[in-house]
Amino acid sequence: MKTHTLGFPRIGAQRELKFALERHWRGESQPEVLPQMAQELRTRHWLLQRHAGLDFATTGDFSLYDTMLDHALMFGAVPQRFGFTPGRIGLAEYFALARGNAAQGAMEMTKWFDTNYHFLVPELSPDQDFSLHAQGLLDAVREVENRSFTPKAVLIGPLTFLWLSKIHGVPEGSDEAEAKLALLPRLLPIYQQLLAALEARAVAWVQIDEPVLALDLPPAWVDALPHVYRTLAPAHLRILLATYFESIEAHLPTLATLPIHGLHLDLVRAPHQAAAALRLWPRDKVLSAGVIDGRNIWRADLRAVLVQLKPLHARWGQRLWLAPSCSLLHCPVDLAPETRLDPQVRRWLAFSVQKLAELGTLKRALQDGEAAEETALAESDAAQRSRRSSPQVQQPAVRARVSALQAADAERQHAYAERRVQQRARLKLPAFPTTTIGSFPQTNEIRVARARFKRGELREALYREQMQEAIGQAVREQEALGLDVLVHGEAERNDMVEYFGEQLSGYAFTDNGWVQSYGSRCVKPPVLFGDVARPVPMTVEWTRYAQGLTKRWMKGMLTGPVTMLQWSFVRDDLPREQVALQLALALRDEVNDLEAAGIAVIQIDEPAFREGLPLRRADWATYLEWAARAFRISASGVRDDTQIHTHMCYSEFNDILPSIAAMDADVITIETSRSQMELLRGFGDFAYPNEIGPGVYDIHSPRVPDANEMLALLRKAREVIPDDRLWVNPDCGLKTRGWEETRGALRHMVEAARALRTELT
Ligand SMILES: Nc1nc2c(c(=O)[nH]1)N[C@@H](CNc1ccc(C(=O)N[C@@H](CCC(=O)N[C@@H](CCC(=O)N[C@@H](CCC(=O)O)C(=O)O)C(=O)O)C(=O)O)cc1)CN2
Ligand code: MET
Ligand SMILES: [Zn+2]
Repeated sequence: MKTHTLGFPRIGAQRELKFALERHWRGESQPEVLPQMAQELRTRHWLLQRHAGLDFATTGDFSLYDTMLDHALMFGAVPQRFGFTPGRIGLAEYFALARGNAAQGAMEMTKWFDTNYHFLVPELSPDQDFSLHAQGLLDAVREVENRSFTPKAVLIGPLTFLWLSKIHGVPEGSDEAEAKLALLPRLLPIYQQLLAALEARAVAWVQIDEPVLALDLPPAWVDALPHVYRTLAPAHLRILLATYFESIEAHLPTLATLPIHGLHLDLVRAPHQAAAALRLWPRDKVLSAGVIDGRNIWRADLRAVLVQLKPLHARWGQRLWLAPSCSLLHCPVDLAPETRLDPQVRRWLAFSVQKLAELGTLKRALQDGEAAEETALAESDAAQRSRRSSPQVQQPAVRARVSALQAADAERQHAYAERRVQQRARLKLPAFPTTTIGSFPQTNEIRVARARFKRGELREALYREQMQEAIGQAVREQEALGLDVLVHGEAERNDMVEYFGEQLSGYAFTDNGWVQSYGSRCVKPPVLFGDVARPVPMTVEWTRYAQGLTKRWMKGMLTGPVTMLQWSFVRDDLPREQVALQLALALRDEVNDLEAAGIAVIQIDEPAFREGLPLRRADWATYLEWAARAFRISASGVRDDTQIHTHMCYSEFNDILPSIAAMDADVITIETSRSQMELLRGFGDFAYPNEIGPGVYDIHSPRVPDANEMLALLRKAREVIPDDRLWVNPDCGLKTRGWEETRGALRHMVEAARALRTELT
């Protein structure tokens, strides 16, 4: 029996990679420092795997920015617009692709399945040439072998690589997916060469990831599956096909006939696959059972996992492998330094390092009998018991409140058409009102103040004064710019989700539980472990203070229930819908308190609404129904004349438009500028019934667009959105920008709105 991991987080327990990258980008380190740090991290992570008794050192899961980008480069698929030569990509070219340079915007980024990790989207063309440039991977294999570890190389599979790529220059009217699949005959020989090269290095096992098998693939892609793996079948090297995030049961009969030597299944997300595997997966091949949750931070219930594993062990014996459900990329590195966590909660958790140890316990218990691992199993039992019986986890009052929810709680008092009359009478906004999405630049001063306050080096009164100063500055800037609906700027927030998590009961937070979001950027998802309640108001004081500084309307700013859920590590002992309802009620109290404090406009952000969508279409309707309801519950406690906004970014909205409409926000602001308002397509023709603020400029770039550019976008928006329902705003919050570019861009935005007003008759 073997244990292994599909991948290990690469950012480093102390975010060493992040800091090394950012120093490199600022030109503050010698060129050799970053590669040295990378090598050190790889070695450290292999050592962790060895110390945990794993049988392989997973190789090829590390990246300086993103592994999809690395694969594109390994296959010679360098986006042509950069003018780089395949195979001649140094660090400068590599980061130009990932982050853009003076001449070219960065490669597009998008979410990896339903995770908060973003990958870079390969840009292919219908006549794409591929060529192999695998030195990086082969060097990593050598690094592993030099340390006498056994490498298991990991690759993104050809179907997944092509499916997640974009293809440019496909003739109008022809199918993009088809055009991508048509590249397979060009790509497969490259994979063959790569496998041959690994074989020549005496690599015994290659893990090929095909998570697309968890999606609803078009028939042509499903049909391609046997062909791909029959073509690849290497002579000596063994292939472990890795699937995760959902069931791939439907493909099992096909997979069983292919010349692959092992199959990895995600038995956390889709445990019922085990029964199908017992029927359909040959016993003379390897079954890798993904039984430790790679997407969450809970300590496993080892006794229950053993029950799950026994029939698999009986069938596959030594050919049963144990692994996390998916790569540990989505988990923080190590729980050990989290000494400030409530000791009880801490005992319920396992980060990547602890998850590797769990694999060892499971293996020994299966091989040598449970008695041999009694101490570890008893510890696991005790942790489960303590979690089940903790009064922090079960709050009867919260449960009762959710059970008592009525249909009316998810409905505003009147329909939008009526609310709108009252809101207009109260708010008296001009046509095409201008606003921003919430955050203003997080200056170094603000970050340092927050960090010092957190470390106890800055007294609360002084901290509050500094934040009030930041709010004051934001208000003065906005008044000078002539914006119509103001925001306080979110200076007091580290991250929108972490900030609210810290103030809700049922949540715990870590000091170092960082997870890579993209490149050097990380998030620290708070841990939602128990029933959620709001002990005291969270934003009212800051918002009231901000409103007191201006005669214009100050927009209250909250994170919605679905995004709170999606961007937290969520308990696995209660259905997500129930957790969302608890969050919704906590937020509803906050919304009501803001209204009572005189706040007339309240935004409830839901940027992760689309990301929460299940991978399989059959599961969409259920999710969308409860997600929209949770949002409405948070928003519906207010009077008709209080205006509710919501905001979404990074999303393809058009396929879920009816559900977005069902959220019934009075105003939605969305990210549209990079697609040149293309995303507005579906919102037109009254398909979206309420008010809309399509983003008129890209906030991810320091570039300041001129007023005419924004005016042109607004005119495009007017073609689909009636004049009396159109708002003017940027794509998203401005926290990652500097003040100078922010000022410049917003000045042009206000100019554009004013110009548009003169076009009204
Ligand atoms: N949760 C979440 N998910 C999301 C997004 C989001 O905003 N939130 N947006 C998208 C992803 N985009 C992102 C954009 C920016 C960052 C980002 O800037 N992250 C920061 C960390 C953010 C943070 O919480 N920072 C804290 C802590 C900063 C910090 O590490 N401070 C140092 C000390 C600093 C000092 O002493 O000066 C420390 O504690 O060690 C703060 O600002 O308060 C980073 O990686 O650098 C992350 C994701 C999708 N998913
Ligand atoms: N209110 C938030 C902000 O402006 C919304 C961000 S959506 C990722 O930063
Ligand atoms: Zn946003």
